[in-house]
Amino acid sequence: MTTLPSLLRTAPWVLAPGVYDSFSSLIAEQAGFQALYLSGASIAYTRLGRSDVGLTTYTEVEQTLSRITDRVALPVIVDGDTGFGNALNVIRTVKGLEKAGAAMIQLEDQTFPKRCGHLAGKAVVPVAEMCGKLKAALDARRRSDTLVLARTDALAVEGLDAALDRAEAYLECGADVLFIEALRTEAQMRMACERFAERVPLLANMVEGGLTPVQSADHLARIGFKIVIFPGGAARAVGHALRTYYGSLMRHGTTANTTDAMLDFNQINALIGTPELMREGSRYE
Ligand SMILES: C[C@](O)(C(=O)O)[C@H](CC(=O)O)C(=O)O
Repeated sequence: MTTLPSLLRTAPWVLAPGVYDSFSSLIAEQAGFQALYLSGASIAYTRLGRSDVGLTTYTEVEQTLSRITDRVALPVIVDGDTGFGNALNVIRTVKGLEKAGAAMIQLEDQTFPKRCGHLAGKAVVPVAEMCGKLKAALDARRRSDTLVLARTDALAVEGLDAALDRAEAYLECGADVLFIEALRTEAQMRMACERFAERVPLLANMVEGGLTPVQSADHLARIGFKIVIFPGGAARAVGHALRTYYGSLMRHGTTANTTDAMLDFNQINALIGTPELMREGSRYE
């Protein structure tokens, strides 16, 4: 497996699709992606049937990650939200997520409980408090190749200049990657890249229907972003597919006319590795 630091050194950009369980991660791996983004929003949508407003717990994220890293070998960027509390919570979060196989842990400067960066009504903690949390995160890592991603949500609360200054402060604390959330225009995206791209990898967050214009990974890389995530897209695509599937089954009482849009029994077994599992079992019979 290529580690995230070596991918960041060698790849022109890293495109990481959002995943929320082992199944979505296996499908993304088989599609050819080199890294995954475990999205807090997608965990909330799919596991809780709830909004991304800080209801998901550390334990739910850690368990989801453990199941993913049990099945795929790709580096996983993990959404650690606010670290689920203060610096002490951050230490537990970073240690636990690293042990569960995180390649990079994302921490943001919202107050707890947080909310999706593209929802109104956010609040941020003071810069000094976030710096304390980032330092705690950096000290808590056991592996030298585990990265810490600092996200600021300040743009919506304090404006672009303040958000960029916060990012600067987080970089000074030692953050490995920066994420300036909910940039609203391409001009703002370019300003962020002009200030940071030569010094640190920057992450672009593509939320379909969100506040940032959605652009392709190669375009974003030309602007200066190094990592591009589409965090909630898989959950939205699955939602659309399930709505069509359930609607059709309800109407027709059969799946006969939806089979073209489904994996059949053998296809799903191939996807999840049933033949390999059976072979493994037979070694002990
Ligand atoms: C990146 C994000 O934190 C996530 O949970 O995946 C969300 C994405 C989303 O709501 O689709 C975000 O706050 O941007």
